[in-house]
Amino acid sequence: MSNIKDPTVLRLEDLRKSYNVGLPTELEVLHGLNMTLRAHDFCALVGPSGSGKSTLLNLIGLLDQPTSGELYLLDQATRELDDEGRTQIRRESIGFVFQFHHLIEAFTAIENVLMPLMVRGGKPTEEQTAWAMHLLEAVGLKGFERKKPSQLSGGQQQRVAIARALATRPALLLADEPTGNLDTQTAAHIFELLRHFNREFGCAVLIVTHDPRLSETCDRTVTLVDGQFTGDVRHEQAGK
Ligand SMILES: Nc1ncnc2c1ncn2[C@@H]1O[C@H](COP(=O)(O)OP(=O)(O)OP(=O)(O)O)[C@@H](O)[C@H]1O
Repeated sequence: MSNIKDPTVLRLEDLRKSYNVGLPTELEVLHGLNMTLRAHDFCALVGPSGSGKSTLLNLIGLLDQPTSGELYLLDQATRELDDEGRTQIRRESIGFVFQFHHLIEAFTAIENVLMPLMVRGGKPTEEQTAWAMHLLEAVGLKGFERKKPSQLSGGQQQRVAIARALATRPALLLADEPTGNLDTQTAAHIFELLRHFNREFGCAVLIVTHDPRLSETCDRTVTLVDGQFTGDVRHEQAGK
């Protein structure tokens, strides 16, 4: 059930995914998942290699479709939506951060951040530019707005990617190994930033990570093994 202060952002209901791999029967890799994520959740998704984490993230990000079950984003059922409907929800409500940030090299940092706001073309408005500047400042990159990605360190590039993911003020931020190629200190800093936005904007965060130290800094850890949830633990954080 949703409540006003901490609304439900995501709900999975008996979600299943099968792949056709040329066998007589399809290969089911997600076996009827149920889960709720609320606006203030800062949640790690962990599990062994091949357990289905990326498959699940792709379904939640509306990049792929479940075989059965239902996936609600902000109380909207998504399974019956057509491509256009899914794309619209994805653009308006979901931000993505990946291990490899896919910044556009021809664009400056601020142009990369503005990109999700510009998908329908046109010049950015003053308000959009001010918001992009604010986000870059919030991730500690004031003064770097005009730099190209290749002029930035790996950690700085990932911070641009986080600012870009937040540009549309998404209700849900999905991060797939966002710190996988960063050193421990930079990784911890990126996690702090994600948490900051989770608290400041009530943007639900779901992070796939293999790093147990990082998952323990999340408020909640959900474990996926062989396509089934085997754990859902809340951690008490010092200073919360
Ligand atoms: N397109 C596909 N076609 C067939 N099988 C697939 C496809 N994508 C994934 N799988 C299978 O689904 C299972 C789950 O894969 P998935 O990539 O979701 O796991 P993961 O937990 O993200 O792994 P890792 O931590 O190694 O990234 C694996 O057995 C994989 O081989």
